[in-house]
Amino acid sequence: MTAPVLEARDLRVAYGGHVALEIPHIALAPGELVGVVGANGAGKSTLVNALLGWSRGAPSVSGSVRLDGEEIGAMAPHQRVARGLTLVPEGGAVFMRLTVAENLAAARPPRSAGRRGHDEAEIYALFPRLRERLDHAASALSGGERQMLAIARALRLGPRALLLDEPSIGLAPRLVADVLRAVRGLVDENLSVLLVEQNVRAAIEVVDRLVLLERGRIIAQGPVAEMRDDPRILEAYLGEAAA
Ligand SMILES: Nc1ncnc2c1ncn2[C@@H]1O[C@H](COP(=O)(O)OP(=O)(O)OP(=O)(O)O)[C@@H](O)[C@H]1O
Repeated sequence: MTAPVLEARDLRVAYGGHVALEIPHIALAPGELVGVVGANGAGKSTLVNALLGWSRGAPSVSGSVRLDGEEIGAMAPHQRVARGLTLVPEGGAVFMRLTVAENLAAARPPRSAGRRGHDEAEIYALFPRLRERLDHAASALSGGERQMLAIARALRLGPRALLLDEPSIGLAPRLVADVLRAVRGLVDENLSVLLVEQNVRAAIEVVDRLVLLERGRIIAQGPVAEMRDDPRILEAYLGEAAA
């Protein structure tokens, strides 16, 4: 088996007595797209945030996180980013007052040998809309365009593994498909992506593997072909319909 790009063991996040996340093992292989699904409050954001070493509030966090075999679990978020782990948080991370071009310029390509960030031509090939809106402030973009900009900024950093927290939130269905198809294209070029999605239906169309979280624990996981008819996944669909 190929060595994972990203691997976490005994990952635990607790807010006082409340354990928000307890995951014995999760791994991401090179060129793999893993979807993390689950209801509101299941711990999806807590998981990707903990992998990056970031958290809302002040929980106690423990566990091992390895990136390309190197232990990064005790590092600060910016050190993990410098090593090639990048998070696009829920709602995207862009500078609202800066233009698209300025936002892209502010994301500096990696300095380390062996990794290179997407250049402008590659970004515009992936998201042609961004080229048309280079001089627009990020605040004037649509939700979908802003999400594309956030992903483009992350790609400038030349990630080894990309964590995406609900990129489809608030987007029209056609845009959800556009964004997720672009993510799939990146994975097909060998990027490794952990995709948090509440939109199970859309996630199933693009991921290789699904991980189902409930109350901070993995209750099911496997290749998407095996998981798509799992009653627990169907239940997650229904939860989504009710949300
Ligand atoms: N700052 C905090 N203080 C206390 N509890 C928190 C804090 N942040 C998150 N939690 C708890 O951790 C659990 C997981 O929350 P998390 O945001 O990871 O869920 P999620 O699956 O991403 O949900 P959503 O789909 O609604 O974004 C929840 O029970 C939540 O109440």
